[in-house]
Amino acid sequence: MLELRNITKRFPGVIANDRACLTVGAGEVHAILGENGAGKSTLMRILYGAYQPDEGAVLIDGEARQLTSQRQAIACGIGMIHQEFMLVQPMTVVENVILGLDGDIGLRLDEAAQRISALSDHHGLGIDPHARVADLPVGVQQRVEILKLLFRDARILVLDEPTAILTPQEAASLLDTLRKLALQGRAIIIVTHKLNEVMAVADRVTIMRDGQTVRSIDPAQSNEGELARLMVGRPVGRTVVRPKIQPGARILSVNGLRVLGATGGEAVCGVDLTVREGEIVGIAGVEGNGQSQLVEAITGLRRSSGGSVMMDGRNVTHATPLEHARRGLVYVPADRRYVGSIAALGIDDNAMLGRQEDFTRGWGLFRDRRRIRRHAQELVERFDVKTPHIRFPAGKLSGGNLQKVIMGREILRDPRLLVVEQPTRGLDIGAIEYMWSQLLAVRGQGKGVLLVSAELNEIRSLADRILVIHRGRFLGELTPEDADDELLGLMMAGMAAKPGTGPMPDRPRN
Ligand SMILES: Nc1ncnc2c1ncn2[C@@H]1O[C@H](COP(=O)(O)OP(=O)(O)OP(=O)(O)O)[C@@H](O)[C@H]1O
Repeated sequence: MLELRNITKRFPGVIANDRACLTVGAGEVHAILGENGAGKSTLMRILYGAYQPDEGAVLIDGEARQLTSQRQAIACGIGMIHQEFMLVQPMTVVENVILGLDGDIGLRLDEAAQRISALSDHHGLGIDPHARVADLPVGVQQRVEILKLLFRDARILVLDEPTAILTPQEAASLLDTLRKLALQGRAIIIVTHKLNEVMAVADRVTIMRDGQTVRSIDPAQSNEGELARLMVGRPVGRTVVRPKIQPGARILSVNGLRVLGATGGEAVCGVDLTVREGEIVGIAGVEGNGQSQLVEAITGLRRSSGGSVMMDGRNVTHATPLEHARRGLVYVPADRRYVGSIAALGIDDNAMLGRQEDFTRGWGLFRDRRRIRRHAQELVERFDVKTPHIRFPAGKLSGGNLQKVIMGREILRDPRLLVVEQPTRGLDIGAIEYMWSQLLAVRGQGKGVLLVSAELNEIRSLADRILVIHRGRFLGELTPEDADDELLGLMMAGMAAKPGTGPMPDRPRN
């Protein structure tokens, strides 16, 4: 159904794709695996018409096609689901699905709604065409994205890290849906860093390294260890040892914190938490349950509407981010592109963001270029950032490499309290292993870490205590030993509370 033949794509100083080849048949789920910066996103962008290759060809049903826009890719039956959904939240499902379509279908909402219902029933997606997208859990929103593509008769579906923000139950159900879509004769391509998913769902996996497609194999003939080795070039495991540490003094204590959301309702409904020296406290939850507002209020980026935040015994409820930074609180936001970095600036300038005064000379009047360069160089080397040079614009780094820059920047600041959201999202397994060891090293130095993550394996491996957040409330505190995937997943979906922690919350709508 699809063939990418000897695709080469160059950017100044980088060969992102180097004679890459990929063949995907009807009925096949094909996984693309590769280290950060290996060229996966670039290859997929070529497939859906966002980039044109310098050399090589895209063949669909054996015919060479020029894909010069996303619209053209869709017309050829290729649909893409990005990690960040492209849905308009206040609009209904049907409005979202028909948005951007040519012709007068947009005027015939009822007809579109009927077709959506029929498609949803046929594929077991369970979607109400009249539901408002903002009211749907993320797992269902993702199914709306799939439905949008099915509505446009997509035969080749490309999904970028599709399970990154799903609960284990939602992830399992998505993989099941993908299998079914393939069985109906579609071709499904998933770009993923999760080897267990590759093993569970893929018929074939293509491994990319340095822009080249180095191997295409049947995962059933392989195992996770071999895939990791093929991808990273050395054996890796995602296990780390969390040595026992007696926690010390209380660094952070949050009492009854309340934060308003964008629509005026409460995003955080009076939560308590503490982080002590030598402790990693994990907040597990599906994105959009108040965790971002909570950490933004703790770090001074958002005003709280009630409650208090104390750091090292001082009331810092209304401190500014700069005041927090001076007390040693640093923050890594989930949104690395728009909040965590400045796209047009080089890695060197991004590496000193927030502490520019430390990199000056001549009574603070001039920037100390040599120190800036040395610092960026250390960051790039220590965190293995793949880049042609340190002045390379952050916005042009691959997702995983940008994540390394931001995490590295904050860890090198030697924080007293590190607040991190989704620290390893988009990182390959080699980089995850390293980042986890760095977070444990921060803990080992007697610092505190507040870790917000949707990755259960990450939370369980790193956290000394786990709080599960749902709709702005903590549903209970677990130890990593208590927290199995099943219980955590149900709690994250709001369908279970830790026994003995009070009433069950409302069941989500879907
Ligand atoms: N617009 C661009 N300009 C310059 N270089 C780019 C551009 N887009 C990507 N690159 C470079 O191409 C290489 C491959 O990047 P790509 O995003 O395809 O990697 P990836 O495998 O998707 O990585 P990740 O797993 O980190 O998302 C990287 O070195 C990246 O810096």
